[in-house]
Amino acid sequence: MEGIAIMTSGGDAAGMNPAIKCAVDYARSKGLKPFLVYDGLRGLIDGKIVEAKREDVSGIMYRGGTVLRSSRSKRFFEYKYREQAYKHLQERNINKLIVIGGDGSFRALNDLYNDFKIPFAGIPATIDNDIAGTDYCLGVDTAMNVIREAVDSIRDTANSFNRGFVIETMGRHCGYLAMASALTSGAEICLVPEIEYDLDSIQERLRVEIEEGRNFLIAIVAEGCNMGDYLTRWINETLNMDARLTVLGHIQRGGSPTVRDRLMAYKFAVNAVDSLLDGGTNDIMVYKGGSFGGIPIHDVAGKKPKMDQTMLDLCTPLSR
Ligand SMILES: Nc1ncnc2c1ncn2[C@@H]1O[C@H](COP(=O)(O)OP(=O)(O)O)[C@@H](O)[C@H]1O
Ligand SMILES: O=P(O)(O)OC[C@H]1O[C@](O)(COP(=O)(O)O)[C@@H](O)[C@@H]1O
Repeated sequence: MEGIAIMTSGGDAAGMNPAIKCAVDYARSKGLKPFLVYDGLRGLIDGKIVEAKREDVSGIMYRGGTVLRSSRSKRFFEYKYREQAYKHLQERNINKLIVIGGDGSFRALNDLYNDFKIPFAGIPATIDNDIAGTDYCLGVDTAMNVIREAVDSIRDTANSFNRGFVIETMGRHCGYLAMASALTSGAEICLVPEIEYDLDSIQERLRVEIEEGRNFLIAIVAEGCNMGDYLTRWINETLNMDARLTVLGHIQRGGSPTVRDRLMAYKFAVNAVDSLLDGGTNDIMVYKGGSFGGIPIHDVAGKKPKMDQTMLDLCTPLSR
């Protein structure tokens, strides 16, 4: 029976476990023999690859992170280690791979494909939502709900205590989480790498509001702007409002996947298995304009994701 291996790689994200479970169950229903790679690329090199048993993937649907664990691996950049990974796959008659991860992981598997012609399908999973060609990456909805809950709680204190709160979200160089959270939590300020901000005009806008009685404010900043500390001091000194900074950090990556992430995981996983069965060699699964499909890795790797223009337009006034 032909083997297919499923692995997670790069930063963990909610929705990885449902994707693993669905990929295993669906691959088996299609006559493939599913294997699990533990510890991401590191495990692929070190041969931590075992045939999937039913109990390995039962009861994992509600869990955040990845039961297969993940890693970032410098060794995988070297041919000799990719060759080692290839040998482990060959020994087990595995000639298809599904990788659940981000742009870096897709490129890594594409290197393996170029070297040894092991076809793979990529499932986008990163809370950053920064993968080109897809409107959605697994983990985003769960992260946004974690942020929503945190901002709602912080707003209680801000409101009760006449304070300004700066909340820094993750996202590496991408402002998606910050923008979507600012819009859905009614923040007064939003700073992201994609929008040029103007502190003077923010000052003027909020000065009027403060004169009219505003006694608290919420600012959401993307980590990619590196503005958390500065903006907090700025609110203290320029707006004369006591201010605090909350860096949400890794709580955004964890938590039980939301219903949306579970459903999206199922759709991505089914598409990934089907893509490989249809002869796909190095395609990335995407969700675009409401439909699922696969696109060549060359349209994804190293490409800049396109931001939703409506979201940019709605957030621009919060940066001025
Ligand atoms: N340009 C690249 N070419 C080949 N392999 C890469 C490349 N970038 C990253 N990788 C491999 O993929 C791993 C995961 O990438 P990383 O960017 O950390 O996570 P993600 O998959 O979430 O983008 C890295 O540790 C590295 O081994
Ligand atoms: O966990 P680490 O290594 O500190 O990395 C933090 C980074 O990982 C992320 O949480 C997720 O990024 P990836 O999914 O691309 O790995 C970023 O938002 C953040 O900048």
